[in-house]
Amino acid sequence: MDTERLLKIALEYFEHEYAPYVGGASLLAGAVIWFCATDISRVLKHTAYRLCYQQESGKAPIPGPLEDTRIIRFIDGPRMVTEYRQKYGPLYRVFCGDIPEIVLTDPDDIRAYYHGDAKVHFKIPNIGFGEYMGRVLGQSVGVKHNEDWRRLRTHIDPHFTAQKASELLPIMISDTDKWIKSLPRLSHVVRNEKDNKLVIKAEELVSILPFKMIARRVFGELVDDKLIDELFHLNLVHERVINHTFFGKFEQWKIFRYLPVQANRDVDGFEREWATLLKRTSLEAERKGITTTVGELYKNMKEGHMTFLEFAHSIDEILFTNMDVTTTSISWVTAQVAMNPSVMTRLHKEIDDALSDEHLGSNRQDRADAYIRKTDTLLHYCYLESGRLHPVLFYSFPELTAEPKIIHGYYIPPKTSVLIDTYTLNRDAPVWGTDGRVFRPDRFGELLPTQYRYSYWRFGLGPRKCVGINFGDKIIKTVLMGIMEKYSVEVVDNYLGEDFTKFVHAPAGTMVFTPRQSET
Ligand code: HEM
Repeated sequence: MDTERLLKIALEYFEHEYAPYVGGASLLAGAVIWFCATDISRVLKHTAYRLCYQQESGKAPIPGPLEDTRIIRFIDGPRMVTEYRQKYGPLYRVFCGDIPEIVLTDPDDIRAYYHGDAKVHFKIPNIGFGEYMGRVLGQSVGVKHNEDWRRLRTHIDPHFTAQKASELLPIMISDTDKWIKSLPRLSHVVRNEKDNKLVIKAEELVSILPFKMIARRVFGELVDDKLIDELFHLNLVHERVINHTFFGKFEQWKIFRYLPVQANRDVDGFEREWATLLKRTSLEAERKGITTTVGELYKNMKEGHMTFLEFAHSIDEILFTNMDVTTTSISWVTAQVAMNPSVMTRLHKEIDDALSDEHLGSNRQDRADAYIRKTDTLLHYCYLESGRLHPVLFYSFPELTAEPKIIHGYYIPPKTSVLIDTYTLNRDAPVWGTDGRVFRPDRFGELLPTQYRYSYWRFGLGPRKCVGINFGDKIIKTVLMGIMEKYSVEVVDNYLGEDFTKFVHAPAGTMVFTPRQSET
């Protein structure tokens, strides 16, 4: 009998005897590998955790759910935070993948958490979101800590000061005016021919406008329609990349990068094009003798103050990643003012008065400029109140304690990952009173910032705050003023839901813009 025939018989025998078990065996092996990779590690960490994190008195472990909150913290936030808070109390433990994290909801606990060591809190590599996040933003300023973080902020901060934001304000106002004029013609806006009413989905209200404003800061005089188109095209790829980063199940593992899948093609393609664009614009700025943020940071990079990846990831974070944050903030505040007609009526009047107030300036542009800068206006309070009720994340991104702490009676060892449940804090902290869940902007006229320092999370708490803090408020107030100057807004059926398709949640509903009397 030749070998070939022997092999055939052997295979037939194997197939006959064992085939029924092969599928089952592979399934079993798969399940074991999966279990080993995820659940066993989680159970072990949970056990270790229970042994280490004892309550000072009574030795009870910090309670918390076993489910993985890595993805649900973005898509199921309101259910998650409400249920956990009710079940486990004001301080509890969750998992991000297999990383245990402590969640704080109480202002006193948050004060204790920042006390003493806030300046040296650490960040977990890739803020706990694994390898894919590392490839996209792993070297950005927001993911660094201690000396590296301070070094990057030293170079980046001077480009985003209050002074720089004020300098850009006139352009923000004229960009907004142009956008308002173009609204009836935009592809996502439906215009009713008869009465000029515009129908717009809340989640789609603005897209390119804030993007353009930040691009102006980053690329300065290099900004033209061509560059904006190019950046906007890149942003479409970036949106997919960010979705994989936060919502991808397998993208967190190292091995994923070797798979021939779209998520990898997206991140590699983005990285290549982004690097090319950054180099090209930096060199163009240098050649033309134009001072731009991108050109200056590129110089810092060449002088050895940062690596190319730190430079590229940080500008990505500033321009692309924070775009959704800013656009959803604009959608929320517009929708919330629309849901509260009495607030809108007062806001209309305040805007009309300000724009005709000669004390604020000799022309509309100067008056608008002065009005937007004021922080004791209903406009400002609406911006604060909307951010209070809808902070961009349900859980803040984690920071690790540097020193051992006792918080809420629990011993928290150094390097514990800690989150803030922003949703609960911003609504239920005692300082907000019994109407903490209601949109009432005037509360900010009654309270001093020191009174809500640890009860309001918007641009981050502690020393580590958003780089764009001076820009975010001006962009939001400028666009809200622009809309309310020209339109009255309603939300169809008074229905305002939440759209969880992005890592920051946007309002879901349909808004109707009616031109105000003077505009008809
Ligand atoms: C309304 C708009 C915005 C909101 C609500 C917002 C909110 C935040 C929050 C909560 C953080 C995290 C702070 C932390 O780690 O605890 C952050 C970080 C950051 N934001 Fe913003 N942001 C906004 C707009 C912007 C804009 C327009 C820019 C660009 C100039 C920007 C750039 C950054 C950067 C670079 C970081 C990382 C800072 C660091 O960790 O050192 N943000 N932002």
